[in-house]
Amino acid sequence: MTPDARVQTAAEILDRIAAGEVAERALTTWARGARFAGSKDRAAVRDHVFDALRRWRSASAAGGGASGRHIMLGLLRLDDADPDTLFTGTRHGPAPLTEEERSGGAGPEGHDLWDLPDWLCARLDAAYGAEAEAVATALRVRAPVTLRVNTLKADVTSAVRALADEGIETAPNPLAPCALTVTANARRVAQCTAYGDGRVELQDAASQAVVDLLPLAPGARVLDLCAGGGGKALAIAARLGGGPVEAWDADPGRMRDLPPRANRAGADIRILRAPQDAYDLVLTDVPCSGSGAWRRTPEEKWRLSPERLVQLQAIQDGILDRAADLLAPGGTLAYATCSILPNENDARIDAFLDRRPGWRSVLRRQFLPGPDGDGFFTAHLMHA
Ligand SMILES: C[S@@+](CC[C@H](N)C(=O)[O-])C[C@H]1O[C@@H](n2cnc3c(N)ncnc32)[C@H](O)[C@@H]1O
Repeated sequence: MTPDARVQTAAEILDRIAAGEVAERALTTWARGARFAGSKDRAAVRDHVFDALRRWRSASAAGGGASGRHIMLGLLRLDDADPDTLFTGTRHGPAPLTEEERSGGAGPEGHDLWDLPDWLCARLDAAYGAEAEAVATALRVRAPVTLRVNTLKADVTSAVRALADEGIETAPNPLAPCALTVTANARRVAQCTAYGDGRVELQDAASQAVVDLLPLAPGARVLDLCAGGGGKALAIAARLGGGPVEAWDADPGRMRDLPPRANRAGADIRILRAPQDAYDLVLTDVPCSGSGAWRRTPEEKWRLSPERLVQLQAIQDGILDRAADLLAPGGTLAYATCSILPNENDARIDAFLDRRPGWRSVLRRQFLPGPDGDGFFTAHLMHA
């Protein structure tokens, strides 16, 4: 595909997403019907679409409209590219710019540059004050690709060397000792040997840092109550020298990949039909807005509503209450979100402490999205 055809394709996919289709599905549907598109074309179209979703509001302002065509026009202007070199009217490319399009578009200014809906700009303002703009704009750029060295199978030095042998360059990540930021050839990771044999996992560095903060004595009985794909359960198992870690999820289908992942990693993860009790540590990595990771799922920032946030808060409260009853005396209840919204973080912990006299929080930490990792929040709760 020519560069202009990629832009036209991205514009059409953006129109489908604006009409309500999920981004991944819109991309897959296009790819299935586009036999002519090679892997580089698919990657380029995907990059256009995700860049546009991250900067939808500013691109719309710069492009002078909300259609996929306007958004792609605005994106090129934001990136100081000359739209006339791509809007040329070739067979598969976008039609040449009209006079109206050429003179349209302005700015972006003010909250347009935050690339969030107004209600979320207000929430961030209230939460972070002078830092709010930096938090919002951190979500406008691509997320780093980060690996966790699986200490059950390798040490950091040998993993770095094995990756470099396959052309994958990495740098140490300050958020976690086993975290490596991929600095070159990130697209090769999924096919490389070190990933295939479980020496490295893909995991955000702040997610790793959340696990590093957990109090894990040798032999601790641990439950991951919202195990999902098992990213944190596997990291816990590594800290415990292999496990065991008990895993449960309200949606067992979310744990489908966990047995093969655990096998590859050399970790003992025991999937439960029902959570038991008397755990030394229960991790609740609760469902949330995902706002700390919106660089990876940018359509979510436009789809989240205040009503959905309230629903999520109720789910988070319910999970905390359930987990509290599964602990052994002296055990720790660990709460985690990949959210930057206080309603899902400090406010949930404060509400829990209000509901449960005799409990105290012994740790709270907010990680903000940045070059090293996503936004995460974690808190540790104990019965006094
Ligand atoms: C943030 S994801 C977990 C990610 C996972 N811990 C990881 O590190 O890869 C949240 C998970 O909570 C699960 N969940 C939703 N409601 C739940 C509930 N009431 N109890 C337990 N898990 C729930 C979801 O199915 C989802 O898999």
